Amino acid sequence: MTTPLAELDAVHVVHRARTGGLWSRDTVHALTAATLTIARGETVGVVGESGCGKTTLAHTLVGIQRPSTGTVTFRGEELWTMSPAARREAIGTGTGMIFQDPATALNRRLPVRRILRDPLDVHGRGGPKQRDERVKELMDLVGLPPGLADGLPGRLSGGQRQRVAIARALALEPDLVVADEPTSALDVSVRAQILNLLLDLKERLGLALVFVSHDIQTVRRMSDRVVTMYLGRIVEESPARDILDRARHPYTRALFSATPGLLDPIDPIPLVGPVPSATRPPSGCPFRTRCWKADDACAAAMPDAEDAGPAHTFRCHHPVDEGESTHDLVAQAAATAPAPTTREHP
Ligand SMILES: Nc1ncnc2c1ncn2[C@@H]1O[C@H](COP(=O)(O)OP(=O)(O)OP(=O)(O)O)[C@@H](O)[C@H]1O
Repeated sequence: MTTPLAELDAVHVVHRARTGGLWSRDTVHALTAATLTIARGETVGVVGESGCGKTTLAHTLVGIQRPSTGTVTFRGEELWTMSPAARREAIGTGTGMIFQDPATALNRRLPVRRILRDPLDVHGRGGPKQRDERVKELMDLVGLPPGLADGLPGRLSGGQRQRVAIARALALEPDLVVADEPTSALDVSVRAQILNLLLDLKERLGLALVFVSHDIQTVRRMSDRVVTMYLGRIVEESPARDILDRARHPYTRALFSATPGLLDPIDPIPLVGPVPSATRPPSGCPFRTRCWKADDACAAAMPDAEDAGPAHTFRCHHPVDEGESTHDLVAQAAATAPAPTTREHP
């Protein structure tokens, strides 16, 4: 078996957060028992409701977030047992991060040329001439005209700024790029261009891409594999092509049923009540408080991961049957949902 490019093994991330009074602190379970591998060259989409831990997962993969427990491995080496200098080198040269808002992610006082040279300077890549050449190459790679090299980010359009951010992420030829909501701060008119650019670069450079987004249609279109998260847990991993009608976790099916334009269900699968707080996740399966299939077994223990075919695993005591239609699930959930006034959609 080939070594995965990146790997999380039983990773927990908890934060201590202020919850009310000056001295009152609570534990936030941002990521719980996350186990995931990323292969070279694949695109993995991460979906789930706001606050479910998508960004924490992404940041943990690229070493921005240190796990509270569990291991993070990159190119076969464990990140958090390396020396800080070795880790900086591994992360700095092996991974690239693209953030949501290029307006805040780029240093506004530096011209594009300096922004793109910075990683080359920090990691001592080539001599001055080679670094200048690389800056030109990078601008060309992301479709920025050379004339913008001396421009400040504030003078660029949102789309051009995100191209600069992408070029910076690629400066040291990483193997893994993580894009966290890379288009949500951009005008709708340029979103498709940036997504197509990312896909094109991924193909040309053989990158692995982890793509975090609320835009489920886009995740499905861009990804080879989709990871569904709920309240800090990975509840399903599925090939993107199967996600609509062959996902086995009730939450994945509910999430996708609530996305306009993907399926044509009568209605989204109705879920009861709000997402519980990450400071007090329910016992057992975290989705059980909203799931129409939940019973005592779901409260007793988090299910183990079960295989459902190639690249497909889920964690559920009462999975959706293979081939069960979303229409059937809508009817099932509607029949068991107790109080119509409190129904919410994911
Ligand atoms: N530094 C922090 N201190 C305290 N709590 C945090 C911190 N960072 C994240 N959290 C909490 O951890 C949980 C997961 O957050 P995260 O940002 O990873 O979720 P997300 O799925 O990316 O959310 P969104 O889609 O809204 O960006 C949330 O409950 C969030 O409030």
